[in-house]
Amino acid sequence: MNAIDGQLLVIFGASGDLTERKLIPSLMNLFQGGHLPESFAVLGVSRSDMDDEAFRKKVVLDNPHIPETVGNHGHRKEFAKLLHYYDLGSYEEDYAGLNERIAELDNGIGSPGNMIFYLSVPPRIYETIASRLHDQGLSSEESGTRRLIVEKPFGYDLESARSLNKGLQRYFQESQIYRIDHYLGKETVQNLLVTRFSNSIFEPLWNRNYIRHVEITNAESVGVGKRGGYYDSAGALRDMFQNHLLQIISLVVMEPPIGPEAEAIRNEKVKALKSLRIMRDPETLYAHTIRGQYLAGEIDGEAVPGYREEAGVDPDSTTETYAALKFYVDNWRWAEVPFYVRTAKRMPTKVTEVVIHFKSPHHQIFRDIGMDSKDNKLIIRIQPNEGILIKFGVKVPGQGFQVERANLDFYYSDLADQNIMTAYERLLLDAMQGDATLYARADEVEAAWEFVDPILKYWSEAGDVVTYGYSAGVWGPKNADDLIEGAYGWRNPGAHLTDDPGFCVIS
Ligand SMILES: NC(=O)C1=CN([C@@H]2O[C@H](COP(=O)(O)OP(=O)(O)OC[C@H]3O[C@@H](n4cnc5c(N)ncnc54)[C@H](OP(=O)(O)O)[C@@H]3O)[C@@H](O)[C@H]2O)C=CC1
Ligand SMILES: O=C1O[C@H](COP(=O)(O)O)[C@@H](O)[C@H](O)[C@H]1O
Repeated sequence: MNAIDGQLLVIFGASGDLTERKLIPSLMNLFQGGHLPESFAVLGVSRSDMDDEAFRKKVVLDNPHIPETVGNHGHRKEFAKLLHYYDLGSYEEDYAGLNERIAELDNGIGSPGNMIFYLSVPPRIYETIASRLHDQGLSSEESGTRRLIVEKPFGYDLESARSLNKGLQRYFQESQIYRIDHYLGKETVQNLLVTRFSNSIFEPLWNRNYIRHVEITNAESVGVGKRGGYYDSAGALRDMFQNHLLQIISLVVMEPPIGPEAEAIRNEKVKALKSLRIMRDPETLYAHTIRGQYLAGEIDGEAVPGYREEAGVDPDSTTETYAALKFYVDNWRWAEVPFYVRTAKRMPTKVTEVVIHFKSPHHQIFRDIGMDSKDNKLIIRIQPNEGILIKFGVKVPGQGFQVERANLDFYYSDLADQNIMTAYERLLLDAMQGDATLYARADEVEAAWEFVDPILKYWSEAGDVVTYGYSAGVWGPKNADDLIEGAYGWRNPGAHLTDDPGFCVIS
């Protein structure tokens, strides 16, 4: 890895959950691994009344999200010294005072000038902060690099995403804007590119001639936790599908880029997103989209509350915590191959995987003796137990031709160097290096919203896609089983939903 130039990282929303749970622990890990630049400082900014010491205590020394195993006390104290805090009266005020503090810190670090502004605040103040930074000359790259990292959600719908893009681009160049999607920082998501484009055995089969359907599952066993207020106005489609899942889908669908550069990859991803068949007619929207909401239930033997009982959630809410879609990709490679994608909270377990289901052999030579071939599957496990599994048929030893399914597998944990960086570590490091490959470009985000927008509109306006209740701890509403036609069904990762006693219509 190239040495990274000195950096000042300014985090807006420093008193918040994301800073404490993800950003600072990731920086601590990078520090521990010797990955941070030699000249480095963090300035936390928010409206909470804290000084440097209180901030260091909150996010490093007393932070329960930094595992005991990371750094001894001395190490933590050393890292904490890199952190500073600025108490902003309001995000709307002019930033002259903040600018002075930034200049002071920037001069104090070895190679001054390079700054990253991380917006870890509610989205409605992204543009205000960008404009105030611009007013202070802090978006100008005359004396160093200036990058703006923007958290999700990026917009609430297509219109607001477009308007946010325009708003930010008024103050920062597109090349300075880094829209974070932490799934892109996951090693296994990036591995989709390598699996497809650095092997000659997969790509020739990666098309409609050999693939029957593609199935993607993103399941979480957690509920909405402390984010009920945000989630209730978002729902699963906005929270997970519009960003993380469409990013995964674009990597599965895309054509080979001409090289590994950010723009080459992003160009292909945009083309892929634009080739998704947008669902517009009510019949398709009705038949190909399913919404669910978790009810009280049990996960790992523990009773958990229903969604409507969570803090910050409207007790009559019909917001979906489960979404399943069927759709097509209108291009040469994927014509008429169905894609089935589901995402949900309060499932029996946490798992994200892509399953490529191959077609049966054209001619079944063992059928006459009552033995169908087993269909091949390629399973890309994004988390947990990251790895790749190929399912193929083998002959059962003995007389005749009995076929059994066998596995060829690879787990990341088998690699000698298992130290996989977390998504936020990887993304923070990339931003410091000016590598935007794993960040979403403006047109990518808009293309994703173009696909999602008509579904959200139909759900909110037509009223005939009801929200089904499913008990926490089952695999979603049972009618989702019928989305995948024929005998296939969802790849069954465990106990199934057919017997869910809670299944009901919520709205
Ligand atoms: N937490 C998470 O797991 C994830 C968060 N995100 C995104 O990251 C960003 C930060 O999230 P998170 O840390 O959870 O949010 P928090 O609600 O914890 O708030 C973050 C910061 O924003 C400031 N803030 C909160 N409410 C307001 C308000 N009404 N007006 C102005 N400032 C406010 C607070 O600072 P103060 O009031 O002290 O100024 C706080 O430091 C959001 O955009 C969120 O969508 C994305 C993915 C996951
Ligand atoms: O962005 C989000 O992602 C998390 C899931 O992330 P993972 O890395 O644990 O898979 C999700 O819980 C949250 O609702 C969503 O906002």
